[in-house]
Amino acid sequence: MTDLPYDALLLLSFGGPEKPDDVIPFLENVLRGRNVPRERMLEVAEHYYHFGGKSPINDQNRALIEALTAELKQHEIDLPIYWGNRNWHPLLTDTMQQMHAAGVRRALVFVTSIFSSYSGCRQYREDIQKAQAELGLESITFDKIRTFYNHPAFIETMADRVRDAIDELPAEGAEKRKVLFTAHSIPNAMASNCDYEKQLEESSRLIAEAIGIDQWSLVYQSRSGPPNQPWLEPDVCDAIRQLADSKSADQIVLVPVGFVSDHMEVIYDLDDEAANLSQQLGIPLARAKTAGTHPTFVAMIRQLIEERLGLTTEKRAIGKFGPSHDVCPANCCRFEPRRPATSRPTE
Ligand SMILES: C=CC1=C(C)c2cc3[nH]c(cc4nc(cc5[nH]c(cc1n2)c(C)c5CCC(=O)O)C(CCC(=O)O)=C4C)c(C)c3C=C
Ligand SMILES: [Fe+2]
Ligand SMILES: [Fe+2]
Repeated sequence: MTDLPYDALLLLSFGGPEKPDDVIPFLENVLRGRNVPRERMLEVAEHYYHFGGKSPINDQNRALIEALTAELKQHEIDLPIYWGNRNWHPLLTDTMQQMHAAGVRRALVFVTSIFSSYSGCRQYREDIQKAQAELGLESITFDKIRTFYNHPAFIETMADRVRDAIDELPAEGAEKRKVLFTAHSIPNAMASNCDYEKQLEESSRLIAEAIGIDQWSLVYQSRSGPPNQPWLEPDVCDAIRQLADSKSADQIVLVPVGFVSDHMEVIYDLDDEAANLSQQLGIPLARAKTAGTHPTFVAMIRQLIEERLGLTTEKRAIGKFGPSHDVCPANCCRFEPRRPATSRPTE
């Protein structure tokens, strides 16, 4: 295919350690300039050591690229895929240099964050601008693909994942089954400047509607801030305790709607901590998989690419809000934390 408005796709992700020696430098990259106590960083480091110091996220991104390469080929879309991360190798700056060397002029960017927040939207755009400035590559165009929290193929993917999780649970207790949709907690001060909660509520509602359930709620996980700083609540473990105390659930389904793949925050915080708690409390629990490489999800990414290539005029979205913007407005996902008078920025 010729004359496409873009000549490459960049998969932009978070990154994760590949071996034990990577863990602390990786976490220092994640938390640079953020108001997170050192003890919390060391606690999270233990989660990674527990799994041999290797995060599953890099292999999951490799699998997604493989699946998407096949999907694009099948649809005769000739777009090479590059992969760069914010916090660990392959780092965005190195990938950008490769793209430059290969003659890339206009790249589409698929970010592995579903919901709009500073960390999941604006910070990735800043990462691109910083890398471009550092390398003197401002002449290359990088255009981020729109947010897809209400894309019907994302909702269908997650509904399928939830059905599979429900199938793991016994029939007994199904009348009092509670579905908890979970997402990364963020500081309230960050949440107040973006549509993170609104989009999460809408995705959860649409997934629940697709599978015909009404006993669900949205909870948060993986909080990292100091205790005196308000972050989004309720925490998933507090929600499970509350369900046990009030005897209002005979079984629980956890749905990590906020994450694209089953990375460390999912396999530790949910499959280890939350699952152990639920077992102690005597409530059967199943955890739905994330979208990962579900064929419907991979097809959705291809459809989002087709939109931006001008191969379709259809912009699919369901629910109360239309398709998200292609180009973020100036104020999109701003986060300017209050700064202590005498020190460098925190949070
Ligand atoms: C101020 C906000 C955040 C802090 C502090 C924070 C710390 C932190 N996060 C991870 C690991 C991951 N975070 C991921 C995504 C993510 N993180 C935040 C916010 C903070 N994280 C947001 C809003 C998001 C977006 C949601 C999402 O994209 O999933 C991810 C997943 C990234 C992906 O590409 O899938 C990971 C992994 C650590 C280890 C950490 C510090 C202790
Ligand atoms: Fe995070
Ligand atoms: Fe945004």
